[in-house]
Parts: sequence; structure tokens; C-alpha cells
Amino acid sequence: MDKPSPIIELSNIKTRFGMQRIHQNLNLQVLQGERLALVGGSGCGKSVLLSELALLTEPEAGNIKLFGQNVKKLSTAELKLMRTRMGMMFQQGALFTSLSLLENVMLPLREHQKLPESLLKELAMLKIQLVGLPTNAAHKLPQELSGGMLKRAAVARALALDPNLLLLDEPTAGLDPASASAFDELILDLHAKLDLTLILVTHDLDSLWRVTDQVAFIGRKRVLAKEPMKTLINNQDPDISHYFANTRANRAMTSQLTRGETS
Ligand SMILES: Nc1ncnc2c1ncn2[C@@H]1O[C@H](COP(=O)(O)OP(=O)(O)OP(=O)(O)O)[C@@H](O)[C@H]1O
Repeated sequence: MDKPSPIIELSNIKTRFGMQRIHQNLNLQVLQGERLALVGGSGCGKSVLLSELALLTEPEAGNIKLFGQNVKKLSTAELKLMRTRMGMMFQQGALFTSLSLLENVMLPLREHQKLPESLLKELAMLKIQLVGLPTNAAHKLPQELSGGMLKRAAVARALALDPNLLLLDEPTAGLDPASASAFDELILDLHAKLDLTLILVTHDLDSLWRVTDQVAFIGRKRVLAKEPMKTLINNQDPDISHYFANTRANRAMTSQLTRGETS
């Protein structure tokens, strides 16, 4: 089998807000099909990096290559097309509260695909079912859904345009352990069914063990390591070992050992 090609190549990314330097010469490569988490201490710039990858914000300097193309060289129309190849799930779901779940999922379809209304509805319903939501949830408003359902709804919207790359910002934050675990299984299932590359920002150690095959650790304003959880946990870099040296990490490792490894 051919070696997977890089879907993301970040080189020498520099980001700052005013005097605050966030990334300094950050490099990262993500291969097609990977299930990668971005981890690191609070405020190290994980969400900012995710929004740069989603082309929502621009770094101060450096190169971003997505799907083999340098984004700086793309026209406005090409950038718009590239955005449709990425689905982003925001931390708070970011659904429009005045629209039903169905209408929320139809929004990106309506914007990008000139299709009859009935077909748009049908496509949106398929996405709602794909994320394991009951069809009767489609006509509910976001505030009528539970936390776990809201997360699934946000994923349904992120998948509306059949993206190749799915970006998830703290997908299990705020969920109870059973819902978080069910959400991890959903992500794994979608990855397998839809041939996706996944990038998730998470502090959830159970998700790190269960969902990812690679973890990029951000510290000292750059990527200090990119490796599977089982080697990262033993990485001797002081920032990495400090991050994992707590009881929650040990608890997750124990639970991983008892659940068996994913791959
Ligand atoms: N639009 C902005 N303007 C100014 N500062 C910002 C902006 N967005 C983020 N920051 C700052 O950049 C830093 C990195 O933020 P980011 O949200 O990426 O951190 P994070 O690693 O995701 O943290 P956490 O794990 O706590 O969510 C923080 O200090 C944050 O306050």
C-alpha cells in the first residue's frame, strides 16, 4: 500500500497577539487518515492553531499547506472551496439558537450547493442519522437538546459538506463520562466510515488513549513531540512529563490497559 500523503504541513508558524507570542517556528505534519490530538498546557495555543488550520485566522508568519496546496497562493474562490473540505466543530457547538437542528445542518449545504430544498433536507437528515441522533430531534431547537445531543448536532453540521478533514475543539468537554465515551466511539466510527483525517484539541485523557493514533504536544511555543500516546507518556521532555505526571493520566492509562488498546 502507498504511504499516506501529508494532508497538513505547517512550517515555521509564528503567531502573536500584541506582545504575547503564542507560536514560534512551529512545525507539524499530519498524514491522511491520522487521528491526531493537539495537547499541551492551558494557553499554549491549541485552539488558536486549530483556527489557523481551519483558515479562520492567519498566523503572523510561516507556511500552511493543506491538501498539498500552499494556502497563501490560493485565490479567494480556491480558499472558499478548500474550506468546504474541512468541517469544524467548535467548543460550544456554535449552533444558531433560533434555528432547528435540521436548519442548522442545512445551512452549509444551502450556502455551497445549489440543490432543490427537498434534496437539501434529505442530505441534512442523513447527516443527523449518521451521528446517531433520532430523526425526531431534527425539528428541535438547540436549547431543547441535551449536552451530548448538542455535540452530535455540531458534528452533523461539520459533516454537512462531506469534508476530508474534521477539526474538533474539546469535543468531550462538559459531558458526563458515559456520554464522553459514547462520543469517542462515534468519532472513531465516523473516521472509519468516512475516510476522515481527524484533528482534535482535548484535555480528556480517556479520549487521547481511545481515539488518537498520534498526539502532537505543544509546549515552549512549538510542537515538542508527535508520537502515539503510549510513547508520549514516557517522553522525557520536562514539559511533557510534567503534563502527564498526575493521577488523572495514570487513571486513564490504567483504564486503557483494562479496556485494551485500539490499534
Ligand atoms: N483573539 C485573541 N486575541 C488575543 N489573545 C488571544 C486571542 N485568542 C487567543 N488568545 C490568547 O492566546 C493564548 C492561546 O489561546 P488558546 O485558546 O489557543 O489556548 P489553548 O491551548 O487552547 O488553551 P486551553 O487548553 O486553556 O483551552 C491564550 O493566552 C489566549 O488568551
